[in-house]
Amino acid sequence: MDGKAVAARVRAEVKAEVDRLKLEHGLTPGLAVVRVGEDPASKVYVNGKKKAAEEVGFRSWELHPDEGITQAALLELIHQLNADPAVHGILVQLPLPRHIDPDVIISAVKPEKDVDGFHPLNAGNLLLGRSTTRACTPYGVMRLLEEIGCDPAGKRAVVVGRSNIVGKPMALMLLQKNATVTICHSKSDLRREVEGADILVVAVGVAELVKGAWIKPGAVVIDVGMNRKPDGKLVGDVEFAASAERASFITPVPGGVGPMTIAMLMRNTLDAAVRYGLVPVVK
Ligand SMILES: Nc1nc(=O)c2c([nH]1)NC[C@@H]1CN(c3ccc(C(=O)N[C@@H](CCC(=O)O)C(=O)O)cc3)C=[N+]21
Repeated sequence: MDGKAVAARVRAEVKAEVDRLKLEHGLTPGLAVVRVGEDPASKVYVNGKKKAAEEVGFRSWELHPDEGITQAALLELIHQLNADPAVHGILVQLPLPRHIDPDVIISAVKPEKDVDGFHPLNAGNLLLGRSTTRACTPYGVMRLLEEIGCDPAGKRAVVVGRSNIVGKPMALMLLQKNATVTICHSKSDLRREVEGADILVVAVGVAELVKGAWIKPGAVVIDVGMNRKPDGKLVGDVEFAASAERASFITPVPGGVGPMTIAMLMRNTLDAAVRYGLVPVVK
């Protein structure tokens, strides 16, 4: 499954809508990315987001306070972005330095501008099955499933990993599409659960944790993992070659879910601009 190609298509769709928004409404969506300190991986990801934002025609800002910024000062920065009418989307790149509580920061972002879908209000709305801003990575996975014509209804979907940013929202989105969903974690009998999966999503962060021999023949395998090997090579959470022999579809790392995450961030920012940026003029 070529995540890069699908991501390019999503960005092209967003760009077409941005062009129309500018022409018909004079509105340019704006995305502010906050990157605290000098984490090298964060720098790579944020650059990818900035590049995509430019490509689709957004205004974008990168704010990078240094590692030592206090939680109070970071909150103040977020309040400023919340109040800025040119900013429709705010993303605070994780992880944050240890002296800052990410829950406090995520909760401070105005839910309407939370294009990560991490704010408790947006996460709660997903739980309740209401329309909401969806976390970019699982949202991108749902788009990939659509692209290959995979309808989760009635299928056994197994999600490995229960993080708030991938595993839990992933399970909820699959449930909403009527899959029978199992969530696995460190106490699960992983092989047994994986062997039953028609749709398998793995988001743990352990290189090649899931073995090719466990994959059900014909399964759709989505690998959210990104692990840097000592030799510098990037590998997923799934043994790729051996799994590819059994799966009907499988996402590579890199070039699978990663580019989709960024593309769905563009989608979420556009949607935020349309919903809250197009303020009708009351006469
Ligand atoms: N508030 C917040 N929102 C995020 O969405 C967020 C975050 N914090 N913190 C870190 C993770 C990670 N993440 C990635 C996005 C794209 C790729 C990506 O495009 N990866 C390329 C490879 C890039 C490389 O070569 O290193 C690929 O898979 O093909 C990877 C990882 C977003 N995250």
